[in-house]
Amino acid sequence: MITVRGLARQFAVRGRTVDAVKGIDFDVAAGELVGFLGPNGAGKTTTLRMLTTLLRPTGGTATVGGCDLLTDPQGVRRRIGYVAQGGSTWPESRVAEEIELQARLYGLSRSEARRRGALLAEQLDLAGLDQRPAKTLSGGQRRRLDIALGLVHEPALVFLDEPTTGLDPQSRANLWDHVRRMRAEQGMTVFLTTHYLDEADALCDRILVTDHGTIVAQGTPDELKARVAGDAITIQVADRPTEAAELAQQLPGAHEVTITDDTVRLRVPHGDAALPELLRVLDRQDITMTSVKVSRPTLDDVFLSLTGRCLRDDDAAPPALEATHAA
Ligand SMILES: Nc1ncnc2c1ncn2[C@@H]1O[C@H](COP(=O)(O)OP(=O)(O)OP(=O)(O)O)[C@@H](O)[C@H]1O
Repeated sequence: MITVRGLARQFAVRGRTVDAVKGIDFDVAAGELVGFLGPNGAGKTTTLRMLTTLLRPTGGTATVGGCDLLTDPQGVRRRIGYVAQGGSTWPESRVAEEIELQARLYGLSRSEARRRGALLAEQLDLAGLDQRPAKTLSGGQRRRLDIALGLVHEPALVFLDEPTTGLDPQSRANLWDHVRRMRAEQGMTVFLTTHYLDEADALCDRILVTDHGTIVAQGTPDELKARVAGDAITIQVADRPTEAAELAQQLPGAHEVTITDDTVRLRVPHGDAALPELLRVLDRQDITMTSVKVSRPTLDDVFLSLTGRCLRDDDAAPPALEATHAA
């Protein structure tokens, strides 16, 4: 459904060249729900704007819905739906009016536009709001209206740019349900950008992890998590964290041992099996532990291990044990 080869986009900013997207390659099969996951400024929106014909690439090629992006942009536009980050509703216009107008713009007859409007309103939980001006809708309702507008012409492929940014957790989960159900019922291909790991994990069949304009990894959420070797053990100690970290480092297979204040983190192949041994050695040295946690790898860990940074806030990783010693 989507084939991307060497796609690139540069911007000239005050005599400087910004490489927003640096020659990326990927494919999306029909019916897949694929997440494009990366931190702010990674190049997600630029990629989406290129794939939806709103921005001309400065390099590479792509086919979208079977049409060549560069030679047949009209064909691409006819086959896709695009829900932009900020949405596109007029604040004063009413919900039903807005959906029907969009349907008419795509060439549907008046009666067909009404039928599609009613169906989408029902599918996206907007029924009963049809006479409300868009400006009076809640954030979640407005996002669902944006999605209705993107789907009014029944595209086989829909692009969603950060569909749940700015929504509260309940509205986000509710929107995920809608996207899942519509995908299941209509067999649409969905390509969405997000910087929420839980969103990518909960929703996507496959994830492309992007950073600084390149794709740094791709796979199913489980495949990506399997790339992080081992479980994480996090312990807090009452005193002597450096000594505790040195003892932890000696456990079989222990790696990525870090210290932050009174907290020691490490990875081991099997957390549950390694924990009793760790407790024993700490106890032998009279180091008091105040809390302990064993966790399976998350997508957060995947991003951290791929890029050395946290996804959400661009934080630097905590210093490694060796670095702490060298300081
Ligand atoms: N029109 C533009 N002119 C100059 N630089 C731009 C332009 N659009 C994007 N950029 C730069 O390209 C890089 C990628 O931006 P982009 O908006 O694609 O990132 P993003 O991953 O979508 O971020 P966000 O999650 O914040 O939406 C950034 O460094 C950005 O400043």
